[in-house]
Amino acid sequence: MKPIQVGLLGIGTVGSGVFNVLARNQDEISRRAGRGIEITMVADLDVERAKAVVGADIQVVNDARAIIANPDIDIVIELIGGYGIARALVLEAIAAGKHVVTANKALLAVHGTEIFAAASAKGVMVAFEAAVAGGIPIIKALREGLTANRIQWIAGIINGTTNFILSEMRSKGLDFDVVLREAQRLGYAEADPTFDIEGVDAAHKVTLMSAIAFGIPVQFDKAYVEGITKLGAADIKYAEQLGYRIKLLGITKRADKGIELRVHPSLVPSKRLIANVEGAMNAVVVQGDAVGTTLYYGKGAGSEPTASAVIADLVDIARLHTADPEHRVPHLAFQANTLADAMDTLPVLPMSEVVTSYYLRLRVADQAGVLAKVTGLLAEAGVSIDAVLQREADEVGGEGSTQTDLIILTHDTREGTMDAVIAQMQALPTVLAPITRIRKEELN
Ligand SMILES: NC(=O)c1ccc[n+]([C@@H]2O[C@H](COP(=O)([O-])OP(=O)(O)OC[C@H]3O[C@@H](n4cnc5c(N)ncnc54)[C@H](O)[C@@H]3O)[C@@H](O)[C@H]2O)c1
Ligand SMILES: N[C@@H](CCO)C(=O)O
Ligand code: NA
Repeated sequence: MKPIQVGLLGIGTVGSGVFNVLARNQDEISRRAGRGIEITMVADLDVERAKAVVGADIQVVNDARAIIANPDIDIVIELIGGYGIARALVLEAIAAGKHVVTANKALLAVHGTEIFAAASAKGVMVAFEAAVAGGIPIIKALREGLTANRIQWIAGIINGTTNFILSEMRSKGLDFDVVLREAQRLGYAEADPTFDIEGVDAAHKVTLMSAIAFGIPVQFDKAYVEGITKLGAADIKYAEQLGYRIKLLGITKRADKGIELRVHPSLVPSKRLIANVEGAMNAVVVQGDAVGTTLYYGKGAGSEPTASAVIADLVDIARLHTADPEHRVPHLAFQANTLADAMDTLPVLPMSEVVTSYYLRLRVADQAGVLAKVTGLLAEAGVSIDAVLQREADEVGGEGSTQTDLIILTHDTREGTMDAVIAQMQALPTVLAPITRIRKEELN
């Protein structure tokens, strides 16, 4: 069989990894795919840099549309990023009957419904293993390996930049800004690092996992998104004293009335494997009714780890390219005559309906009766307390301090109830600063 022809749009960090790994492991990859896989055209705005990567034998152009217009190209890999030109190019490639491989989680989380529908109508594949947790084959695990299961929940460390920042802050006591700059230097951070630190990148990824796990449309706009920029060194330290680590988790869960979809810093018991995932590494825990708890760990970013996932998608497509479109692996794991028929109508729940437990930190006046007032409000609202820790005033504000920190761990509570009781506690004259609230996930 003749080699399958691939056009590569954007040869930056990930694109050059794809080119290098494909060249290095060519024979083995071809044997696995059952046919050769050849990158025959590359497009990048920086033609000279692209030529320096691919050499003289491969055609390099600066106009990505020249690749889409080439009838010999079977698969287009989109590694430009963003929602703008990438969306237009992906839709044009689909319209031209080409399969698409992309690492662009932002694009799929926001425009996935449109893109998957266009691909289904045209009978082409859109594969995106690299978009979620980079090199970890989590899309395959959810879509294929766990397909017998009713998935109950997924919780993942799916942003390397923020995990790197939290790890370095905890273990080395380094400042947020210093560690962020290092993550950018190492190539983990997005072009716009606010996407990493504000939780948006993790929300893009968990939105995609949620769609695959529960068969719902991709609905990034319904995700609750909170990043790590408001976390203080004090909370990282107190969490540790209580037997927890703080991780930025992407969580999606099947609840009674719908699906939870949320990203926020979470306290995780230190003894859990996922609490010990350090640096830029990623990990995803999936709980299925038959298999129980499974854990996937590895590099979620970087040139070759991400390329590993892109090439796995190329191999899948090379194997399935000739199959009847209806018998290919479906984009979102659920199969029906049309994409819309395959989708479940379970709603994504508003954050106020989410039930979880909480870590609260209150900076209070160090005087009699404060603790009783605070716990009284919690009791009135029906919030059950798991543990209370009161710091010595001297330890918090220095010798002779009149302020102290009160740390409260609660049992499961509805978020809407917690919002109301936090507002009441905040209004107490003895509560001296904005209350810190971090959700707590036992993950068992
Ligand atoms: N870097 C990672 O570790 C990583 C991991 C997983 C997913 N991703 C995703 O992969 C994609 C690529 O990321 P990257 O880190 O390789 O980015 P990058 O900035 O290193 O590379 C993008 C390349 O696209 C080129 N480009 C920009 N506009 C273009 C256009 N109109 N036509 C042709 N080329 C154009 C740029 O010149 C650049 O070479 C993004 O969607 C990103 O979110 C990256
Ligand atoms: N910026 C992302 C890259 C991988 O998607 C991260 O830090 O994990
Ligand atoms: Na992946």
